[in-house]
Amino acid sequence: MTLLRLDEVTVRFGRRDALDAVDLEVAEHETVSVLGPSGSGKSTMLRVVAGLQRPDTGRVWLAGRDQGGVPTHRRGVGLMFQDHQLFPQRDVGGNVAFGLRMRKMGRAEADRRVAELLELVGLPGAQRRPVDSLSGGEQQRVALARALAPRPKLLMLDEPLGQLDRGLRERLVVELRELFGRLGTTVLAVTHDQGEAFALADRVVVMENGRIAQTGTPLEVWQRPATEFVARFLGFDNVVEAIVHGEVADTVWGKLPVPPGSRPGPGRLLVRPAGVRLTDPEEGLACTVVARTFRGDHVALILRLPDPAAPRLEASCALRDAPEAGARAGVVIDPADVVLLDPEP
Ligand SMILES: Nc1ncnc2c1ncn2[C@@H]1O[C@H](COP(=O)(O)OP(=O)(O)OP(=O)(O)O)[C@@H](O)[C@H]1O
Repeated sequence: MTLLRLDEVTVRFGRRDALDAVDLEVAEHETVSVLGPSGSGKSTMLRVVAGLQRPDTGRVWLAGRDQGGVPTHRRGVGLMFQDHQLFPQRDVGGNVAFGLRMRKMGRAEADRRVAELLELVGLPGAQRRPVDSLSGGEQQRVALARALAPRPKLLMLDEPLGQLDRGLRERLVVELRELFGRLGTTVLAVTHDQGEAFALADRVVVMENGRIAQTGTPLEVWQRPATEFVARFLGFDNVVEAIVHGEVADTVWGKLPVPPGSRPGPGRLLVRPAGVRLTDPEEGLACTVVARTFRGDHVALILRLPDPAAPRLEASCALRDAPEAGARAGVVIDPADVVLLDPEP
């Protein structure tokens, strides 16, 4: 069942469309991550759904009801923002109970709910701790418990882990995903960090200038970025001009295979770095390694081709196989990692 629906939602600031006729559906129990560069309209989307921003045109539906004119506190949405804005003068319990008091829940029931939520976010018994005695990660959990306490239909997170260091973020993302799965929460999360978005979501939405550039499962978007914008946003820079005929494309990197049924004629191709395989210098496309960057579980190589007009190629290589900078190598491209990109709208 669809819980949230945006129908051609447009928000204009002056002459700029922060959101431009956006359509989106989020199913019950689904976690959707909205991803995109700064200024692409992510926060505006959340604000419109929360009722903090009126759309100029279009409609927002929650659980089948048009939200036009419905104020924020009656929408049944939970919000957790980047600067998690805990009340410093209240203790942890007071913070988590905040939304419950607003809803006039009785003290005993509220206490029970607070205890249950603190348990859930991994801070059992922390009710009386002052919030300024908590670490960043603990404060984040309190903010999450506070947002979840009124059992919102939809939980919205805006850069929920933005301030935290990488290791903690990676751990919390796993915990959040597990928690949302267990609670069956429907989540719309905004982040500019693709790792976080992909790890958290059942589905990702990539925004570009107030429009949805692509939506799909993390795997679909990662394996098949729809456009050059999405590909580059995900950090894929092996993009090249191509002329497609049948199942091959002519490029300055040689003839590359494209999937059957590909649009013939001029276009642009992405070659995912994982599909750039190194072989003997005598085989495949001759190239020289110009740079080599250690990336933890692999090495990123930048390869130069003899043709000075040809864009450099990035290859992703296992640590033990990575040649030194200056080495000569041959390159073979795996058809499974070649993507014919849609023209930019
Ligand atoms: N209140 C406002 N008044 C004028 N312009 C605004 C306002 N809020 C947002 N904008 C503009 O709308 C566009 C989209 O902003 P938005 O905050 O939604 O982007 P974002 O993708 O969330 O960016 P970030 O990742 O930097 O938070 C931007 O160009 C922004 O400058």
